[in-house]
Parts: sequence; structure tokens; C-alpha cells
Amino acid sequence: MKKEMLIEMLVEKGWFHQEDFLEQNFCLELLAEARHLEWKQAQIGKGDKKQEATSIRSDSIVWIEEESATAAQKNYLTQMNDLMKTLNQELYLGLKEYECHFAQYSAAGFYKKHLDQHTGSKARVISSILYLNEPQKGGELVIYNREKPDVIEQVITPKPGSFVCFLSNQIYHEVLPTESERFSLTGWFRNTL
Ligand SMILES: O=C(O)CCC(=O)C(=O)O
Ligand SMILES: [Fe+2]
Repeated sequence: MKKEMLIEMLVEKGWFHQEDFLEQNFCLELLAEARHLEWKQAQIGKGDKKQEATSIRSDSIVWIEEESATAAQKNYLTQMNDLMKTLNQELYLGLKEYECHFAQYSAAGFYKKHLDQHTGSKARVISSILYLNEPQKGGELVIYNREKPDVIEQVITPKPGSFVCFLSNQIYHEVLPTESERFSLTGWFRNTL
């Protein structure tokens, strides 16, 4: 894990992407686990405003709970908690917690352009995504420019082991329709519990 680059890019552009950030075999283990989960249609919003919104996003998710996590899942949580310490040391972000879920997009799945921070809550500070497989076609993550949110800055093809993180309240992003199944682990570093 190359944390120096990550910090540098987060400061400079507000986002970071690197292939082979984590080992392939480790991601394949998580992928195998993902294929056996009981998936639930994802929702948008928070609390009372929570709603299923299949016109905005069509993925299904399963949250990772510390107590029921497998060895590989615990390993990932540990790595993300280590990364959280580095982020706090280098950027003084006061991050307190990491939460994360598996995500699965079926063929034709997508997530329209959005910011990750919920309206009314600033708890999510940094978003993270670890990709577990490579869709045959489509399913790219589009990252928009921090200062010019109409300008596409990068189009990222998911690959197992690739990792992306960005500022949850500043970086607009979008998942283009995928033509085959797409698996990932999406998480947020939060500044409140
Ligand atoms: O899977 C991705 O590439 C992005 C997912 C996303 O934007 C989200 O879950 O908020
Ligand atoms: Fe997002």
C-alpha cells in the first residue's frame, strides 16, 4: 500500500486511484465471499429521507459488521483503520470510524452522478472503493473535477485490487452502466460515530 502517493493526490486533486493497491488473491477471496451474500437493494438518503431509488442507483449492498466479519473482511477493516490513522496524522481530519459495504451491480446496473455526503450530515469525510472484479464492458467510475464538477477528470475501469478514494463532499462521481456483474467494497471514513 503506497500511502505517500495517496495523501499527495488527495491534497492535490481531492481523489486518488491506484491499480494493484491490494493483492489480487486477497481480492479474489473477498469476491468469492461476495458471491454468496444475501443482497439487498440499496437505498439513498438517510433516516426518514431514506428511499429506494432505482432511477438513481441500481446496486445491491451488504454491510460488513465487525462481529460477523470473515477473516478476509476483518483484514480489510484493519487495513482501512490503519489508513485512517495515516490520514489523521498527515491531514488532521479527525476521522473516527470506518464503515463499509459490499456492492453488487447486475448487468445494466449504474449509479448516476452524485456526492457521497448525505444532505444534513457531514459525517462522511472520505469515500473509498476497492474493486473485486473487472466487468466485461462498462461499469467505469467517472470522477469529475473538484473545481469544475461538469468536467470529467478521469474514467476508471474497475479491476480487482484497484483502489479509489476521494473527498466525500467535493468529488462528484458516477458509475456508468455495466454490461456484466460488478463487485466492490465501498466505505466511508467518518468524523462522528
Ligand atoms: O462503485 C463505484 O465505483 C462507486 C460507488 C458509489 O459511488 C457509491 O456507492 O456511493
Ligand atoms: Fe458514491
